[in-house]
Amino acid sequence: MSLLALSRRDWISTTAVLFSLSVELKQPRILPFRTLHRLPPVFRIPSFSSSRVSPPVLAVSSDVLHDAGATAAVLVGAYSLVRGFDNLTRRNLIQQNLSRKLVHILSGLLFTMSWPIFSTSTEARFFASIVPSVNCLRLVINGLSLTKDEGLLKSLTREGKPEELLRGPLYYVLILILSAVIFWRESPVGLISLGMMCGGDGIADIMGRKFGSKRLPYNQEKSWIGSISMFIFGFCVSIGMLYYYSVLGYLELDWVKAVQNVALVSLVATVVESLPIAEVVDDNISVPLVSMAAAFLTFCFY
Ligand SMILES: C/C(=C\COP(=O)(O)O)CCC[C@H](C)CCC[C@H](C)CCCC(C)C
Ligand SMILES: Nc1ccn([C@@H]2O[C@H](COP(=O)(O)OP(=O)(O)O)[C@@H](O)[C@H]2O)c(=O)n1
Repeated sequence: MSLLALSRRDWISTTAVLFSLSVELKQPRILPFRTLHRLPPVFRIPSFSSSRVSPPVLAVSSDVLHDAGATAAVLVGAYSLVRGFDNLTRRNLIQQNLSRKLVHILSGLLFTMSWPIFSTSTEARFFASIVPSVNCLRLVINGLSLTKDEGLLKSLTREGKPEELLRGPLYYVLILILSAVIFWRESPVGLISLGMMCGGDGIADIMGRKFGSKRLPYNQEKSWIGSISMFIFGFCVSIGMLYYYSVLGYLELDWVKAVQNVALVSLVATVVESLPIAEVVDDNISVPLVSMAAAFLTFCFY
């Protein structure tokens, strides 16, 4: 399939990601919540304290080694996750649709939770973004049918068509790259937007398909159960992610305000996901981008 064959929706979705990357990179870094750059000693690797060797050179090499090892470990985790669900689907232990949604929920959240294993260097986020970038390349190569990975098609597509990889899954990993590079561990914005895209949007599909008999009045493709599940699960996952990063010492939040802000972001993201705009923009773009905007406005200005 040639890139020219991509639909208007695909070009809109891809343009939205590139635009948001350009906008975010120009943003002044406003950090109204306290971000604590200290890292618990458990994550530090032994520093070289030899007087014979200049520490700055060794400090760089120890961070680079640390991040390279962390990148390799997370890459293995990503490959194992997709392979594992492929095996479950092949053995008919799990339906293909459910498999894809569980990969949708787990891969992004586990990726986000892996960020603390990277070093405290400024380059750590770029090392971490190698993982979704490698998966992005894998999706493009298979989506364009340059190679054929049956396991990837089985665990990541609805109908096993290669071009499906160039939509939802590709936008998904692009958002992972954007969140890791722009927001990283220092901001609740990326953590919440991934909580809504991975947790909220993922559970909406599972619950909506299974129990969604009562459809939304303005969108017959979506249901009340799906949207309510998205709001609740997206909220809980986002709060859980903020708690995880505050326990590890990366964030210090006013929890009363944080809960209010996350509830508002979850509501906004749920409403956007429920709109009949699937033909215009993929919800793996609309949900995280609107969550980023809402989280940025609530956490940075109120
Ligand atoms: C199926 C996926 C998205 C499709 O969404 P939708 O169209 O159903 O709304 C998820 C795609 C997953 C991706 C190919 C793998 C990403 C791996 C991740 C970057 C790293 C995970 C590491 C962790 C330690 C398991
Ligand atoms: N708010 C929602 C979201 C999805 N769903 C159900 O999940 C199915 C897939 O939702 P979707 O098109 O948003 O799936 P993805 O684009 O997230 O893969 C829908 O056709 C509905 O059956 C729902 O009932 N309510």
